[in-house]
Amino acid sequence: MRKALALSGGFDLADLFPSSKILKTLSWNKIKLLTMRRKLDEILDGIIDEHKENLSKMTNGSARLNQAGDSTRRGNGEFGNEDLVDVFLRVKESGELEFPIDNDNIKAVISEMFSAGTESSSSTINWTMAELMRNPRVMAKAQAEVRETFKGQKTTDTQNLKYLKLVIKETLRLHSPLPLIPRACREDCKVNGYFIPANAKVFVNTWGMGRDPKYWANPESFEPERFENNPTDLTGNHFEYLPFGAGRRICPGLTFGLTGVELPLAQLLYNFDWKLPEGINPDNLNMIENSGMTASRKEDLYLVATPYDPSPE
Ligand code: HEM
Repeated sequence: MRKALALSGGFDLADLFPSSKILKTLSWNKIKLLTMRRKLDEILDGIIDEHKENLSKMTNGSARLNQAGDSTRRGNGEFGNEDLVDVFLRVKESGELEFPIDNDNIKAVISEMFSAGTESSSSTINWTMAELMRNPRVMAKAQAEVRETFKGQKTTDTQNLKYLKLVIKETLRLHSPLPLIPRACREDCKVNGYFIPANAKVFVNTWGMGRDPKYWANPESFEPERFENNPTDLTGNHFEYLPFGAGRRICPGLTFGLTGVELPLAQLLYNFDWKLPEGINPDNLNMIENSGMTASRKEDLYLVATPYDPSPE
């Protein structure tokens, strides 16, 4: 998936001259993408086959159609219930949809969930940890909040971690995982005097917008407090800040994605104290992004973790 993401966001001469058939035929990127797709197809076919096989083994294959409340294992889900692929297979077999689906549709959804949902969340966690290491004041404040909120409780509720939420918002301003959001124009239009023909591919530069001094004071500095008492939210209503996109194609995994970032971060901050490895200062920590569709860290982040013992407090 990582290789596929790097390739799909890469530069290709054929994209600059879309009418040239020769460039399209010679495109090295296309060959690499097709090879990657074949590999991905094999993995996805494997996932579907495995599900089908498991389902047919489960109590004569019909139990999964039972209503909720049935105590027998009904699917491949963690608690014996159906998972996403089971649901798709059931819907496909029952033919209950107005537009029937086939294995290709199922594979497209699984691959979309993986490609859109994994790197974006892990990259946000990585960048947040890197920013916290460069900003000890923010780290101390976020850590104090998490430790105070979770003190003595076996909770995973991140609802009250108000400061951590601001920290994540600030990370997404500077390190939006999808730095260029693609769109295509449905009709000819003019923007700021530029003529944009129908079907032209345009990119919304969320990376640039997040650092534009026209909209942000001290844009390069990491200040979660800027989002305090500030109406700018994550749902695409403020066009200077679009980490989850906007409009009808806005990220459908927004709530899930945020939880998937908040909870691991809260646990990392609660359970460990963090240091940079010997010889690395906050000022020379490499903050360069990868090229490709997602702006994850170019270099892996290495940190020294010391387990935190809450008992003496
Ligand atoms: C921090 C986490 C995440 C960030 C920052 C993020 C960001 C984005 C962005 C910027 C887009 C493009 C939106 C647009 O075109 O307007 C997008 C699309 C999408 N995201 Fe996320 N995402 C995250 C997590 C997730 C998760 C966890 C899932 C699902 C498990 C997910 C599923 C999707 C899907 C399916 C699309 C494509 C929607 C479409 O094309 O209509 N995302 N995401």
